[in-house]
Amino acid sequence: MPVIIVENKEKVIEKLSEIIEKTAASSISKHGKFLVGFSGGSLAPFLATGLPKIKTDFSKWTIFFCDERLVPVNDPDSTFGLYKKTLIDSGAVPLKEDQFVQIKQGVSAEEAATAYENKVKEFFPNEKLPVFDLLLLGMGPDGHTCSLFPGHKLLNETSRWIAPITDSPKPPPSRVTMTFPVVNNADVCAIAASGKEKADMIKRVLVDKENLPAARVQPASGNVYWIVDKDAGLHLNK
Ligand SMILES: O=C1O[C@H](COP(=O)(O)O)[C@@H](O)[C@H](O)[C@H]1O
Repeated sequence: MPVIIVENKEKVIEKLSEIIEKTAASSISKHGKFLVGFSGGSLAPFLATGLPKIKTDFSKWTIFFCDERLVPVNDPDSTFGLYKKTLIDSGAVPLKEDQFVQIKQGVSAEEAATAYENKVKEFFPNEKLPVFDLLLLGMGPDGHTCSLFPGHKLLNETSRWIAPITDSPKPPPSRVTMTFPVVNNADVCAIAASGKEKADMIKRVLVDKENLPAARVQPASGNVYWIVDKDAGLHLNK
């Protein structure tokens, strides 16, 4: 599992952008499209800074959400809302709203998850599991990734691609999330983390190998890249 330690947050963004550029190019040359999953949280500003600098054919991109909070798009907690503002409305990259596979809002978490799963299935007809080209993941200070939280029963979900959650320990409580079978069927996963508040958890995941959600990101036949800055990687051997 490649762990890339760089000087600071700016270099995390550069490295992450390089991986995105390379993976997009190989996916587009392999099957003419790039099917990528975005997370929210600290990843959103990384992408707002990094994506405008990469060389790619954005018209070939379809963007999914690794997880999404069930709040209106104009709510500051909406992950799509963040990307809409920083990438689309700002004109930072030539991406259009309909290139984002959006999550239905104003319905129950169950209904939103089912509707989202059905949309994902349209891109992967007849597949037992989807194979995303790249999933861009984050890791919360408690070791969660997507909306898969430590100790939560969703960690053991094996039949659904997308699951609802109504008791997220991190607000807002209602969300939808990709499940581990989907995450671990991706071609490439990348987890970017910056800042000393992540250092202890990075150690627990990468050194102590505790069975935390972020440690379970292990694509069966793909790669997972960890990109961390010196502060987040404080306890890693250089
Ligand atoms: O709630 C969430 O948190 C994780 C981690 O966020 P971060 O700000 O600590 O990087 C994020 O990956 C996920 O998409 C989001 O819904």
